[in-house]
Amino acid sequence: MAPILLNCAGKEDEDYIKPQLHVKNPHLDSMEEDILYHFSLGTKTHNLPEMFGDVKFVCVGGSGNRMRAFAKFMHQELGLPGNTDEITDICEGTDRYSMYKVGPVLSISHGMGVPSISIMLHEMIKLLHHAGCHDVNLFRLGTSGGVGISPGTVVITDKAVDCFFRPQFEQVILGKVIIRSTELDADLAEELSQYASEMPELPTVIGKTMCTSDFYEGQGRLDGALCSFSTEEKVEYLRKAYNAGVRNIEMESTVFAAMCHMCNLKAAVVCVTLLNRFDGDQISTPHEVLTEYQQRPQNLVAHFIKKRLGLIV
Ligand SMILES: O=P(O)(O)O[C@H]1O[C@H](CO)[C@@H](O)[C@H]1O
Ligand SMILES: O=c1cc[nH]c(=O)[nH]1
Repeated sequence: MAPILLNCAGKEDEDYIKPQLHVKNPHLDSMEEDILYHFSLGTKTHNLPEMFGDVKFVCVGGSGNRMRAFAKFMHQELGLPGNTDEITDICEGTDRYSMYKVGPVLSISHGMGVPSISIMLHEMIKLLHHAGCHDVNLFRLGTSGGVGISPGTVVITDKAVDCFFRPQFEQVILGKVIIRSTELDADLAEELSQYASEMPELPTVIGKTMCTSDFYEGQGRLDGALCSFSTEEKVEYLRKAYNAGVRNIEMESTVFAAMCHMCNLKAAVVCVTLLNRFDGDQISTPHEVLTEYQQRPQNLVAHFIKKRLGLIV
């Protein structure tokens, strides 16, 4: 027998049988209007089902320019009609985030760090809910610092861990610390890894990704405005991280994994490494090389999307 799914108020609801996405907020049902303030969208001002109802893939990354480039790239990869110059920012009414839609792909920027991505995720998940989307896969396409691996390697995250290497995300709510699991979809990671093995130009590993709340001291860098530890202490911490299975460090994966997991969304984190942190802290790689590195997670996820859409076998 098919499982009976309940809506966010705990009631049985036919419409909830189809979508796997569950917002976990009983208050939403009684709101007359929902304003997605940071997207400059709303349930009364926009027809969200018409605008977004066909979305199947949501790709997010830190920078607006990267996510615009990804939207243009996907437009070409999917062979969609029209000129890529016509792809405009859906959130142009605000400069907080950028959002582009090409066919079933939504490409959104999230800024840097947990607070910035978490605001975006709240509004993006509600957007998918209001639009009645189902069977959606989410990807974070990011950059990161490598731990013991060569620059340019793509890391597919099997577990997002905090700076104590724990697979959890701590959220303070009403003065209490709430711990959420950072489980990611194992099948999605496995499928990505399978496709990566078909792309020899794409060095890829599966490993743990450590999420920190800071780029400098939080990631054990010696080159910030503040630093209270020695080179040896830095290396010891990175070695501990490596031994715990950490292969890269970035700043959003735990909350991304936790929120997607809570809302029953299948999600993956795919980040390229810009440097090997055992070799240094400064990102001195030439701009063109960095641009090519940033394209690597996009190539892998584009390949995944085309496979899923049956555009390649
Ligand atoms: O390249 P993005 O997606 O921004 O991700 C990484 O780069 C930023 C730091 O430079 C952090 O946001 C980190 O998570
Ligand atoms: O070292 C790095 C590089 C990119 N992003 C990070 O968070 N850390």
